[in-house]
Amino acid sequence: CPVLFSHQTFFEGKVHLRTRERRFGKEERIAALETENALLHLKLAECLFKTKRKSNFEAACIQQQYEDQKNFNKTIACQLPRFSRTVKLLKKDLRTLYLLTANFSREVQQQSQRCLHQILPVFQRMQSHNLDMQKLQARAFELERCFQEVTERYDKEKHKRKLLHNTLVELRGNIRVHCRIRPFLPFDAGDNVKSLQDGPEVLSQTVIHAIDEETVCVKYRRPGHPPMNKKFEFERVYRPEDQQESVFNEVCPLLTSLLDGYNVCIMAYGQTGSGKTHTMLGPHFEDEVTLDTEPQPEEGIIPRAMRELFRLLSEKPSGSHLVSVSVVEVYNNEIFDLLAKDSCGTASGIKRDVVTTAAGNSDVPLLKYDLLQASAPQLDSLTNIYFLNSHGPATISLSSSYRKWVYLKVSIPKTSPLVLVISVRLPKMQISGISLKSKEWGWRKNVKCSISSSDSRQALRPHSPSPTRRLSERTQTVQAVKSKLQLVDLAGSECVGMSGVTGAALRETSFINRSLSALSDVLGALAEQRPHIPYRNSKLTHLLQDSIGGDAKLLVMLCVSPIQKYLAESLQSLGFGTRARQVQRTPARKKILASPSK
Ligand SMILES: Nc1ncnc2c1ncn2[C@@H]1O[C@H](COP(=O)(O)OP(=O)(O)OP(=O)(O)O)[C@@H](O)[C@H]1O
Repeated sequence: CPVLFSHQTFFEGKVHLRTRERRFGKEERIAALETENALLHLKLAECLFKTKRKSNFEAACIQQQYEDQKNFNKTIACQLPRFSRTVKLLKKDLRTLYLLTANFSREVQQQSQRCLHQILPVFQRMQSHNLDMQKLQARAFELERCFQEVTERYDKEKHKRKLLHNTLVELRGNIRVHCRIRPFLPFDAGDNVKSLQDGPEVLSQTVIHAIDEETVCVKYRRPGHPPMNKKFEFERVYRPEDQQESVFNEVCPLLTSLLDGYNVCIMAYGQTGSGKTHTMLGPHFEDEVTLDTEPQPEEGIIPRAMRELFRLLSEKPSGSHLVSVSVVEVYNNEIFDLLAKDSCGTASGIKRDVVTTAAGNSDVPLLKYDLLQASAPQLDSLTNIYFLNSHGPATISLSSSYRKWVYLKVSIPKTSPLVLVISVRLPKMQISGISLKSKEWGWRKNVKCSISSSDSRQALRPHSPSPTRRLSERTQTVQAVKSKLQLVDLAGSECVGMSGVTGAALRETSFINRSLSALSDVLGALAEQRPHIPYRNSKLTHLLQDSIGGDAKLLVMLCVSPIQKYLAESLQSLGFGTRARQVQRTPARKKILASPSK
């Protein structure tokens, strides 16, 4: 058996090898496992550390909370008795409050019931008042309606009354006479000596009184006769205390007639010193006086009339009217143009003549007219008209603006009548497509015009060829309303014998008396409706012809002094006024009576 033995050895070697391999593998495995175990131990240690640290922190937190809670509990425990005491008190208060509230609500209920009992009747009363109020309101509406109706009826009646008034005025004639008694002035007391004739009467005694608005009473005594009362009736009588404004208010409607196309004349008649200039112009100013748009209390009829005229014209379309002025003096029965300048260019008053035109109107050829420019843009270019009355010391400066009337000095006495002629020209109708400018209008062909604007001068100059032709074309198509306002300050109406003047003054006074008596004759002829009216007996009446006859409106403003000293002159003036009042315009009356609408 050697083979067997070798086999056995071989196998044993193999087993031994295998065993050794397995032992090595086992050891390796053990080493790996141990390594892993060590690693796990490390991890475990780490986890344990972390866990411990965390639990420590949490424990600390819990401990802290615990401590806090303990402290809190301690505090609560300390405060608890106090709280419970407070709660007890609060409970007690609450009970009290509850009781109070209950009582209060009970009381409120009782009170409100009581109030309700009181309010209910008041409310019922209020309701009834409300009903009353509604009824009153309805009544007020009704009354308001009635008031409106009455107002409308009143306006209509007023209008009718105005028409009636105008009718009456027409019936009364176109001549009205007003009488103004001037106040007693300091200079009236100057001659306070006893009159030999009148015995105990003194010259400064007031003998003329206004009884009412239409009657003047003159108390006088003739030597050897008992005292007498003589009454004069006029359309209007002004008392000494009546102001300029109330005088103008009565005169003012004539301006409407002027714009309706009637010629108007306002003349002041009376003896020297009776207040003619005061009534027509105003008081005498030593210094220059500038009158504004507002009338001054002492302004007379002329400045007020100018202002009113331009106020009325301002209501019409601008440029639709032409207003011009001329100033004439009648001295020793001659006409003097006070606006015309002599060859040296100085204002002096140039002699003119008064003629009757083919149409039967009076005209003063070559009379200088100044255009009054009153529209707002023209106010800057004011043209002042200065004129000097060559036959008396009167000096008047007029501004051609309605805003400014400057009159410097009107020295007294004036020895001749002064006539301010204001001509107004208005279109009667507008022609469609043609705008009517004042400068496009025709003007009086036979009158030399002096107009401040060069355009207007060109347009109005009668002999300039082309505009005149154009103008005549216009005047054929446009019917213009042309009227004139003559404002006359007559000379003193005293009798020659009584005034005691001599020489040139006597001659002047006699001319004045003649012209005034010619005026009286004209009025007398008109009153008697004579076929021939002696206008041409005097230059004054000839000049005023258009404003005294026909349908022209004349207002005679009689000015009288109230005192005994001027009794004769005052009676003469009142007699003149009475004669003037008798003038009736029969054709006008017939026309009105025939008209069924009136
Ligand atoms: N109603 C009046 N109120 C106050 N003063 C008046 C009144 N009327 C006239 N006078 C004054 O009387 C004086 C004479 O008046 P005025 O010059 O107007 O008279 P006259 O009639 O115009 O006189 P003449 O004919 O000389 O011009 C003036 O000082 C004037 O101021």
